[in-house]
Amino acid sequence: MPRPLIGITTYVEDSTRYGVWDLPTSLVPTGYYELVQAAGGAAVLLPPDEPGSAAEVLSRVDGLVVAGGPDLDPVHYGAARDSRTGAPATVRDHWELALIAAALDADMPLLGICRGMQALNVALGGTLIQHIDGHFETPGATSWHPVRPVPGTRYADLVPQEAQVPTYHHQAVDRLGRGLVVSAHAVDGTVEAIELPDPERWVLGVQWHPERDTDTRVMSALVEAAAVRTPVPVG
Ligand SMILES: NCCCC(=O)O
Repeated sequence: MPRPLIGITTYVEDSTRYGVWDLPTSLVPTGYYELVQAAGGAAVLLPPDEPGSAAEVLSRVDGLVVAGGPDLDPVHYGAARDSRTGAPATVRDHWELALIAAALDADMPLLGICRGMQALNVALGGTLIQHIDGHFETPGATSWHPVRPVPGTRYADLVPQEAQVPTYHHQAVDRLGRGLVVSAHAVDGTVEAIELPDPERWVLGVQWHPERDTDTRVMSALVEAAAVRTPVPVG
């Protein structure tokens, strides 16, 4: 049996230095695809494309990971821009919101990571808190803090006990999107995981960065769901 193919959205950078070059790039930290592979999947990157092609692109994969990255433009959740919100990443916003909508339409297993969790919430009509303190300490350095699972959720089934997670974010879920429930909190009450409670649909978002950890439980569950999924025709 071929391994389930997991599509991972990418960062988009105007300027990346590698070798003798300094060029625009679409990239992910290696931890993303290494975690997919450690969980038994094969990984493919999904750089920005025409939003209208999201369903067609997703028809080639078995599961979707929406990666971390910059702040979503508050226009997507009907808010005025806070001075602490980062510059818009318009191309990524449109592509990833389209991918999430297409994945939900197709009942495709979906894991949102950090920005990806926030995008999942916004795609379903939710809103974000545009700035919180305490979830990163030093620019460029991952922090760790505990998260507490909400009993009865998919996440709690996977990780029943409080766990230390790698974190780096300054925004958070505020009003939940349609159908979502909270499946983990930080000690300060920040929403740390969200999911659709439908047992037939594997849709989970985590505010932390599992690709910077050795714990494969969440990604393994995504890959397992992708392995048993019956594709829904797109179009
Ligand atoms: N808002 C983008 C994801 C990371 C953060 O909240 O800082």
